[in-house]
Formats: sequence, C-alpha cells, structure tokens
Amino acid sequence: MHFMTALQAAWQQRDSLLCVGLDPDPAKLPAHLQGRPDAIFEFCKAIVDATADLVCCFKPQIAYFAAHRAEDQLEALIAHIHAVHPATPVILDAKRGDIGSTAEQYAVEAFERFKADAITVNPYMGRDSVAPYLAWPDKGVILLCRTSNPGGSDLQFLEVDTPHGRMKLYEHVARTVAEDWNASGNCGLVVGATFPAEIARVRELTGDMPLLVPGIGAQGGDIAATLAAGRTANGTGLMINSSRAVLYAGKGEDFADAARQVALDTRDAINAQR
Ligand SMILES: O=C(O)c1cc(=O)[nH]c(=O)n1[C@@H]1O[C@H](COP(=O)(O)O)[C@@H](O)[C@H]1O
Repeated sequence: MHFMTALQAAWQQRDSLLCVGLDPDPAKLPAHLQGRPDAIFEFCKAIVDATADLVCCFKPQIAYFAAHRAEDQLEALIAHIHAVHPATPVILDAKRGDIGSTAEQYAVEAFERFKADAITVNPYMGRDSVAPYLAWPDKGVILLCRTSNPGGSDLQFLEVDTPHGRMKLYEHVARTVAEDWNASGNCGLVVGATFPAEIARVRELTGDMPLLVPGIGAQGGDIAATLAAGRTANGTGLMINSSRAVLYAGKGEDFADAARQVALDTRDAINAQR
C-alpha cells in the first residue's frame, strides 16, 4: 500500500497524530533486559505492542540499532510491526544524503532490506540525490526542512536568492519539494515542534503535505502551538513524534505499561487541540 494511503487510514482509524519514535539506548533499558543479546528487539517490541493502537506510525532511528550491531534486530522489529500491526506505517529515520548511485543503495537498504514504508532524507545535496528514493512511488520520502535542534538555524534560516525571490533556505526547501519533487505525491517534510512559527509557514507553502514534527516531550516543544500552526482543515496532516518521553517513562519490568500511559496522555493532549 502507498505510504500516504496507509498514513491517512491510520490518522482516521486510530484517531491519532502521534508517532512513537523507537530510539533504544542500551544504557537506558530496564535492568531485566540489560545484557540479553536480543534486548533491543525485546524492548522495542514491548513498546510497539503496548502503543500500536494509539499511534499513526512508528519511527525507528537507525543509529540506535547500527551503533550496537543490531541491524538484525531492526529487521526483526519492522517485520514484527508489519505482521502484528499491519495498518501501522513505519518510517525509517536515517536522514540519508549522498550522490545518486550511493542513494540507490540506501533506498534498497531502507525499502528492501528493512522493508520500511518511508525514510527520512537530507535534501541538501539536491534533486539528483533524492531521486533514487522518489523512484519508489509507494514509499514515503520525508525531507528535512526546519529541524528541531538549535543549530538548525545555522543554515536553514539563512536568507537566499531563489527564482521566487528572497526567502529563508528552509522555505525554499519546502517550496521546492511541494512544487517539484512531489510529482508522485509521496513527499513529506520534517519541521520541529520547537519552531511553531516555521510550522505555520511550511503549512502555508505546502498545502496539505504531511509534516513529521519531532520535538515534543524531551525537547520541550509545545503541543498546542504545533497543532495550531500545522494541522490541516480536516484536523490531520501531522505525525507528531515523541521518543524518549515515551520509551523511558518507566524503568522497571512494567516499562511498557508506563510507556502506554504517556503515549495515551500525549495522544489525548494532541487530540484536545484538533
Ligand atoms: O527526522 C527526525 O526524526 C528528527 C528531526 C529533527 O529535526 N529533530 C529530531 O529530533 N528528529 C528525531 O526525532 C527524535 C526525537 O526524539 P525525542 O527528543 O526523544 O522525542 C530523534 O529520533 C531524532 O533523531
């Protein structure tokens, strides 16, 4: 199924804009899982099973798996999500960016090896570096636009001359993706919850394009401001990610119950603003 079709169905059927981010840090895993060879898989599987009915998508971050030689556990986790929660799309957060021939391999890694439904991609090497992902028309390609971190302003906030006049670089990225790269309707953009004014500007430039919005929870982004700035006319359009605040809500054997409670509270806090 097309990523965008699956996402829209999940928004409606789950009545949720929450994306739970799967960023398993071995040092933060509950004591009873520490040291097990499959600890990362077991931890994430428990979080997934406890929260799947509350989310519109999951977003595993590849670094947390690759750094610990756990790519096989990432493969198993995504296979588990597809088998047990088939209506829940998976975004592989890899923030790839490279020349076209290398990007082709990254696309195969994301979509064939890991069987992700979408991937995060860095747009700053330009159209030919993104084309190999766009060539998979059923897969979502979610491009960094206005990132949540403070240093995001170093480059993304610079004023540049464009064919449409002078604007900030992130605005030019939003406009270019919406008007040029999105021919197959499979693009989304990343805009941090820490910058609601820029969420509003990106919404203005891109119509109803889905926005992945990290930065609530541990990074302190504001849910009400995010919704006011970014929701579409039908009250969707956003995948609002929370990772650490959900994953590490509890430290004991009941960690998945604690994660579910935070996910539930976060989903409801989001829905209260729709
Ligand atoms: O693409 C992303 O997901 C992303 C973009 C961005 O601008 N900021 C950002 O925090 N992220 C990711 O979103 C997650 C945020 O995690 P928490 O701050 O723990 O909720 C991490 O996996 C980050 O890598």
